[in-house]
Amino acid sequence: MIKKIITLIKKKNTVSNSYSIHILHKEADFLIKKLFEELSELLICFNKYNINKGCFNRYFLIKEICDILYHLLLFIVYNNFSFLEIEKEFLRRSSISGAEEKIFR
Ligand SMILES: N=c1c2ncn([C@@H]3O[C@H](COP(=O)(O)OP(=O)(O)OP(=O)(O)O)[C@@H](O)[C@H]3O)c2ncn1[C@@H]1O[C@H](COP(=O)(O)O)[C@@H](O)[C@H]1O
Repeated sequence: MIKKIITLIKKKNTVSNSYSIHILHKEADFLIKKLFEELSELLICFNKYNINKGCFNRYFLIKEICDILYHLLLFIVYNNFSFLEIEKEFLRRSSISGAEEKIFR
């Protein structure tokens, strides 16, 4: 699905009524600021629907998570990375534990 959304975003052009195009035409650092904004929304949502407060609503959180992932995908497209490059890095990491990988950073 992630690969599919990247392809969908890449196919969009200026004539389409596209939110992705609208965002991709902003300043270079706009997407990073947008990601901070989306992360803050997740934090607010998490605090509001915190399981300990007894009103945990998984769906609200899922929607916030999707907003973050979507804007991260826009960042990937904006910077001309391919899905394959990201996948390759994850594949490399999958062969070693995170703790082990941390030593080599
Ligand atoms: N998955 C998404 C997706 N998730 C979130 N969003 C957009 O991101 C917005 C969420 O951001 P905010 O919470 O900041 O909402 P906002 O305050 O209205 O946004 P701003 O005006 O502040 O930028 C939503 O209102 C959607 O417009 C998405 N827009 C598009 N996609 C995917 O991208 C494809 C292409 O979409 P378009 O580029 O719009 O054609 C779609 O078919 C979907 O698959």
